[in-house]
Amino acid sequence: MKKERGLLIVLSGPSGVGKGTVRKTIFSQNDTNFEYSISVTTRKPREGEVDGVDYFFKSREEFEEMIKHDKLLEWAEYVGNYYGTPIDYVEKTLSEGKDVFLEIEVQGAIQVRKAFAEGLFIFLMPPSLSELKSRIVTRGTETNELIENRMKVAKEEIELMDAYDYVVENDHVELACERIKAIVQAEHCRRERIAHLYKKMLEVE
Ligand SMILES: Nc1nc2c(ncn2[C@@H]2O[C@H](COP(=O)(O)OP(=O)(O)O)[C@@H](O)[C@H]2O)c(=O)[nH]1
Ligand SMILES: Nc1ncnc2c1ncn2[C@@H]1O[C@H](COP(=O)(O)OP(=O)(O)O)[C@@H](O)[C@H]1O
Repeated sequence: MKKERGLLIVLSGPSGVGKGTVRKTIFSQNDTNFEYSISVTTRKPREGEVDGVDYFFKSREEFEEMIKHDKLLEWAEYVGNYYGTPIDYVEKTLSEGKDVFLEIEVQGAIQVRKAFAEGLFIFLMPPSLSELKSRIVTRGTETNELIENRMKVAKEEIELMDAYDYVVENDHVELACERIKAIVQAEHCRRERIAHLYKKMLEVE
């Protein structure tokens, strides 16, 4: 029998909202079957990051070759570095009936929406703009000038949240993770119900 395709779950949102933190927490909880799609990037590895675990670290030339040969489902240039999602892994894993989890910035999510309209798109929302700013400041990865720029971009990105299926507030990490897991579960039930009704309808004909 043909296996049902898995669900493509896309978590996105403005820089500093907590996408990476929420994603890492979900995967550390070990109570989902999501497969994390490891991205390709041209950014240098940070201390403790491992090639093939955190990212596939590539040169700009290698990344541009991947773009040229249609190896990426989406890609974006973010703060001077390329980031992208390898398409083969996503396709293969979905066709094995497994759910694939992407954690990507907003431009990439827009591209995935075009290619995978059937995906589940979740926008992670900060409790407020002042809290977003304080998270970016606390993270300590940006200069003052970049923080103001980030905030401007964040406001524009937040306006795009209507294009997502769900908006999840990241007030507390654990709560945000629970909300995301509940949304995925509900989406599976919805799809199973539709498939069941469809099958039943064909049997009656
Ligand atoms: N479009 C796109 N964005 C990605 C991808 N992988 C990671 N990102 C995003 O790139 C941004 C920078 O990631 P990173 O350099 O790890 O720094 P972070 O800001 O500490 O998470 C984050 O918003 C990630 O969600 C990808 O494959 N495609
Ligand atoms: N719910 C939360 N409450 C308070 N701080 C948070 C929360 N979620 C994330 N953070 C903090 O906010 C900062 C940005 O989080 P990060 O995961 O790097 O964001 P993103 O991946 O969206 O750029 C980090 O210092 C992180 O510890």
